[in-house]
Amino acid sequence: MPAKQKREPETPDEDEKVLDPKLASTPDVDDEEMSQPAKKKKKTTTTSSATSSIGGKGKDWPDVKRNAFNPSPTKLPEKNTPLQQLRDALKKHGEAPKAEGNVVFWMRMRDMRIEDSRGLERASQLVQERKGSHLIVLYIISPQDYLAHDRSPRRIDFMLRSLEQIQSQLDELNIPFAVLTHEPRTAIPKKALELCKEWGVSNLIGNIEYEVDELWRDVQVVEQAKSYDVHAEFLDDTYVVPPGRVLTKDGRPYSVFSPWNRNWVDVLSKTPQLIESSEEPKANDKSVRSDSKLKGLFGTKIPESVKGFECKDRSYMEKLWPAGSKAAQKVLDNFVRGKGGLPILDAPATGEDLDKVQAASKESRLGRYGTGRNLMSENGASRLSPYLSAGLISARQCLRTTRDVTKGKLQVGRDSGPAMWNTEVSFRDFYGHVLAAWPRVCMGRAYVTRYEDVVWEYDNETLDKWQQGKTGYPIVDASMRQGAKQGYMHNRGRMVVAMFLTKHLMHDWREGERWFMRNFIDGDFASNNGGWQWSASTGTDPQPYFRIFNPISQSEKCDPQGEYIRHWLPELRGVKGNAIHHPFERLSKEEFKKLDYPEPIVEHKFARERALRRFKNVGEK
Ligand SMILES: Cc1cc2nc3c(=O)[nH]c(=O)nc-3n(C[C@H](O)[C@H](O)[C@H](O)COP(=O)(O)OP(=O)(O)OC[C@H]3O[C@@H](n4cnc5c(N)ncnc54)[C@H](O)[C@@H]3O)c2cc1C
Repeated sequence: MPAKQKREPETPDEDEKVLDPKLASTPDVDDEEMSQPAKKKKKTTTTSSATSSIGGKGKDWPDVKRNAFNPSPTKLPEKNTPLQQLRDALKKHGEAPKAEGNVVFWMRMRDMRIEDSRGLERASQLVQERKGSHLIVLYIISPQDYLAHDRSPRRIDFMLRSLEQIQSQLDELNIPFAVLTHEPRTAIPKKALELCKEWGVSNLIGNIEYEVDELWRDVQVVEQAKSYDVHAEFLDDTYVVPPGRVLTKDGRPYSVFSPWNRNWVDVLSKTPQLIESSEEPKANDKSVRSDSKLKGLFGTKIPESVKGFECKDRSYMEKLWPAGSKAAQKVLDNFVRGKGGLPILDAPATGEDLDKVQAASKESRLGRYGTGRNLMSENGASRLSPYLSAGLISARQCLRTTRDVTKGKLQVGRDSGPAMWNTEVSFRDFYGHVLAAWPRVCMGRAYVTRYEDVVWEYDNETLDKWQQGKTGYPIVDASMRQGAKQGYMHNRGRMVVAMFLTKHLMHDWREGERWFMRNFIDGDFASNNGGWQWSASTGTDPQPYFRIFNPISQSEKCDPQGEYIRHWLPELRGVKGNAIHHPFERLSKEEFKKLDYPEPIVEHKFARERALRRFKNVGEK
């Protein structure tokens, strides 16, 4: 695909949020269709996230058995979703009997905090109601799950760093923190229940994880609990409004964001307690430290790394993304009260040196969010995603904070910085709802089933160039290099590179989804999958396939001075003016040759036409 030397007219961008009315009104795919077994020719996967069964890379990563938890691997669980199965199992299990005994809170990698956790609050309350009962917090490190779900070493390292902080917080409260590594992952339900038995525990409580494998794991815990004399309980915590609560009038899940968001606001206004905080756990009686069964759980050694997930740039990550809930709170305060319009390119997320201004005022980062969030070199976005993904802070806490600085009213919409930011936070909820309602998206499948047969390119050369940030399109390359270096990418960059991979290079969106998960510190299955399927036009409420970002005009809009590009692409630092956005076209041949920078690997017009053709005539080249 040689790039043409001749200058082609650049296709103007269209507003990426404008919906194609036809697509927006497409009814959700018929339930019948969803319960059919996967078509034979699909190269798809059976558990969370894309896997090495798709083309391209991944051979360096050992494989694990991916359908380990799936009770019927040939069927998509769309009619009776895994979340519904868990809710049914919990219902059958019944209310917690009045019992004595200790209580375990099972913390997972999405709720790593002691503040404002629904499950931890409930566990602590049970202990308070009893005499001589102690609270124990359990954390199981599961390397096989990390492999199956393409967790990045940075995400695992962030988890380990956070565990250390949680341990010292719990220690102050005399709460033992049992951290252990366990394999195989399918034996985790049994292990957790055996530990309960060993520790004299009558109640096991956790917050729900909404990915398919995790839901099925918890179904097993609930089903086996009685035989260990344990009562198991799993609560909604991760999302502000629990998945399944925002439904159409006829009780169906929404697949389009705007009406979903209106209803989400409605649910919140009718049930304001959903946003309120949970109580922090109360301290255990000191006697726990001499309890023969529990004393050994204090001071568990938190491993420095997990085999296969060693983080090579740990010290840089520590600087950029300090772990722990206190750091998360600082990141949030800094966003709400910090001065906006400043460069953020290498600054730590906590940005301690930032001048403070009046919270949510026009000069603040939050107040300027409407414009600042699209300027890639600016501190316009919060950088809270690693903290929200690991649950070091709750989404409720984010919304409460903005509500409190906007006269106690939760603003949503596009009219102010806080309103826009709250709406973005609700996007996180939306993708959680999508995941729970259509678990096929968690099994490597497209939401829009008719796009499963789009013909993708499986070409390692262009995939490598995209991964390395060497496509010859500066905004794509700068974004990819930011992702590689920081384990994080600006939202605009994510959309640009995702659309470039799927539309310009016609690579399967699952390749990109996997690359992000394996490299980013904020990898979150629902948001990542939602973002990729949106960009590839295969998801709920997708970018219609005929709206293809032009990387040059995106670059001019979102990095007008080229500061972001010059920062991430040192080889282009000497390029002046607007040539920075497209040096191959805008510099003379001689000037371009002097740069150590590649020619565009694909020509925009050719790529656009190919993508339109392939999406229009699904199944044809
Ligand atoms: C292809 C693609 C992949 C993505 N992968 C991830 C991912 O793995 N993890 C992740 O947290 N986000 C992901 N996003 C969403 C979004 O890009 C990031 O949440 C955002 O860039 C994080 O920066 P921030 O915290 O400064 O965001 P802010 O703009 O400050 O937003 C605040 C919070 O709102 C939520 N949020 C904002 N935008 C979105 C969105 N579009 N979808 C869902 N939640 C949103 C996030 O929790 C974010 O931290 C992805 C988006 C795309 C297009």
